[in-house]
Amino acid sequence: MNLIPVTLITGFLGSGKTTLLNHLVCQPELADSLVIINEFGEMALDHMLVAHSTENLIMEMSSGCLCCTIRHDLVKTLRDITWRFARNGQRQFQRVIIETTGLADPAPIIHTLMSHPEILSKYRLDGIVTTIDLATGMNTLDQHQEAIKQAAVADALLLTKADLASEVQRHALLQRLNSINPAATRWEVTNGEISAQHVLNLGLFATTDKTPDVQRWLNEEAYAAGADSHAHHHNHDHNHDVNRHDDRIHAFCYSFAEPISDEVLTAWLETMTAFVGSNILRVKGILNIEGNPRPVVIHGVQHIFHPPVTLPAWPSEDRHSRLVFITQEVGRAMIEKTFAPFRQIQPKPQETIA
Ligand SMILES: Nc1nc2c(ncn2[C@@H]2O[C@H](COP(=O)(O)OP(=O)(O)OP(=O)(O)O)[C@@H](O)[C@H]2O)c(=O)[nH]1
Repeated sequence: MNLIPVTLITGFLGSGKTTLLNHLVCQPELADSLVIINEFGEMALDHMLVAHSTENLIMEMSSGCLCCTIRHDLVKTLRDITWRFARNGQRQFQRVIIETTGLADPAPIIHTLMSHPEILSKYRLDGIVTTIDLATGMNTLDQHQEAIKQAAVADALLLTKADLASEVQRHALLQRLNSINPAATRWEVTNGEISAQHVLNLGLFATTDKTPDVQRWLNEEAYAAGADSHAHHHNHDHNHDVNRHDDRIHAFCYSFAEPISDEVLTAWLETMTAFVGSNILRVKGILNIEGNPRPVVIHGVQHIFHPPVTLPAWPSEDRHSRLVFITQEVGRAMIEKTFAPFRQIQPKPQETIA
């Protein structure tokens, strides 16, 4: 069954989401998208500012913020649009774009998209796109934890308003994003101008007829070899302000050689999520499961994991299990600790940490 791809566009207040959306929906690749705009407050205006080529494919949800009060509305909306936006029994759209409010914490929204049975039966999360204002982004990250989360969960980071930023501001923000989310692809965007193809098909199962591009999806090379980017940030950024909120953000790759059994995987994930689940912003991984010649991929946000999926083949000769983590306050050592009791019952406890 063809699941409808959903793209989540997030980014702090005024960072350029609506400007971006306006450019995106004019492009042929997105002409058949249904756009859901979540606005907050009395004056819901954004939906009037988006000039979609097919005007009736825009809807607003403005009775609250998607990440708090109206998560159930999101489920209901996604359930209902397939018949509300249908003509002669034919669905009028092929994909969905959701623009969140600037203050939204993206984690609960991603949760809902990844875990609600009614959503999973019809939709797949195709990617998370986050806009960050190059001129004011640094200050925003200092002040707002939501902005850090928005940057941390992104598959693609769109750096907006380059025309308003100095080279110093630009450089500092890029450095900072290295520590928050080293693996996301980055594009500089002025006045929302970006090709739709850069923000589409960002997920693992972008096209069902092709072998999934695990290398691109995991992008483990971006997580500095052997380092937790949190520590990296501390060691090398001498102008670093210790009070910044993202001192608590860690991005690292955890890797081990020995195959693990299905049971151990389940038990470990349960333990890990019970202890540190709410601090895991995002985890993705490819795993070597005992007795299975093919790799299994998992990904999750906080304590919700997608059901593991077996891929047709390993992407390379490397048979290590590799997991990339973006967490809040949880470093590699803590993740290792949650795994330690299970490793003792593994046949060959020899570890290599990437
Ligand atoms: N100079 C400049 N202005 C931009 C750029 N991108 C967006 N803007 C302006 O920034 C302002 C905010 O942009 P929006 O697209 O409304 O931002 P938003 O993220 O949707 O804002 P909220 O809905 O408040 O969260 C608008 O006045 C845009 O015209 C850019 O690249 N350069």
